[in-house]
Amino acid sequence: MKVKICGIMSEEAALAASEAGADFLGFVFAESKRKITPESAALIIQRVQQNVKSVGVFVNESYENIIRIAGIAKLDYIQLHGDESPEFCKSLPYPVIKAFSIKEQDDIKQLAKYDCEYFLVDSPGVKYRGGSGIPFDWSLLEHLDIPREKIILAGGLDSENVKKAITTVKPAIVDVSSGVETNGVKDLRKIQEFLATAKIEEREDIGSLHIT
Ligand SMILES: O=C(O)c1ccccc1N[C@@H]1O[C@H](COP(=O)(O)O)[C@@H](O)[C@H]1O
Repeated sequence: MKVKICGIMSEEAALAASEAGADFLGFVFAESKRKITPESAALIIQRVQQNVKSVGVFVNESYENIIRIAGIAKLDYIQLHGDESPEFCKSLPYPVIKAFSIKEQDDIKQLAKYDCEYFLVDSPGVKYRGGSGIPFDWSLLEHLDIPREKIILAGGLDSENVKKAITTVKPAIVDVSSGVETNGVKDLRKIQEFLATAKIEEREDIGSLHIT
C-alpha cells in the first residue's frame, strides 16, 4: 500500500514521513491553514529522499501559476482539488491527481470524464476544499468503474480507520492530513503510526501479513 502524507509544512514532518516509508508528500498551495509558499516547499523537498514524490495541491489555480509554482518547488505531481475541467487537467505537463468530493452515488459519474494519473476520492470540504478530517461513506464507491490502481482514498483517515478503509475500498494509495496532526500541527508519532498501520496489509489469499 502506498501512502501520501499531505499538508507538509516543516522539514521535521517531511523527514519523519519519508523515513517511516511515505511514498508521496503533499504541499498545499491553495487557501488553507496548511498553505505553504513555493520557496518553503522547495527547501523541504530538496532535503527528502528522491524516491519520495512531491505533490502540489491546487484549487482552481491558473495554468501559469501552477507551472510557476511547480517549477520553483520542483513538484513531481499536480493535485487539482477544485472544479478543474478534464481539458485543463490534460493541458498540464505534469502527471495529474484529480480530486473528487463524494457525497452521493451520482458523484462517482464525474470520474469517467477525466483522463488523469490518479483519481483522488475525498469528503466534501468544510472550510476549505479539502483537509476536513471527516470520512465519507465508502460504500458510495461500490460501483466505481475505475481501476483500483488509479484510486487514492482520502478524507478523515487515521491510524484507527485506515485498515478498514483499505479492506473496504482497496485503493492504490491512502492519503492523510488531519489524521496525523495534533492541535493542527503534524505529529511525528501519528505519522509513524499511520504509515506502520497502512503498510501492513492482510493478504486474504494466503492469510499472512506482508509489508508493501
Ligand atoms: O489540507 C488542506 O487544507 C486542503 C486544502 C484545500 C484542498 C485540499 C486540501 N487537502 C487535501 O484533503 C485531503 C483530505 O484531508 P484530511 O485527511 O481529511 O484532513 C488531504 O489528503 C489533501 O489532499
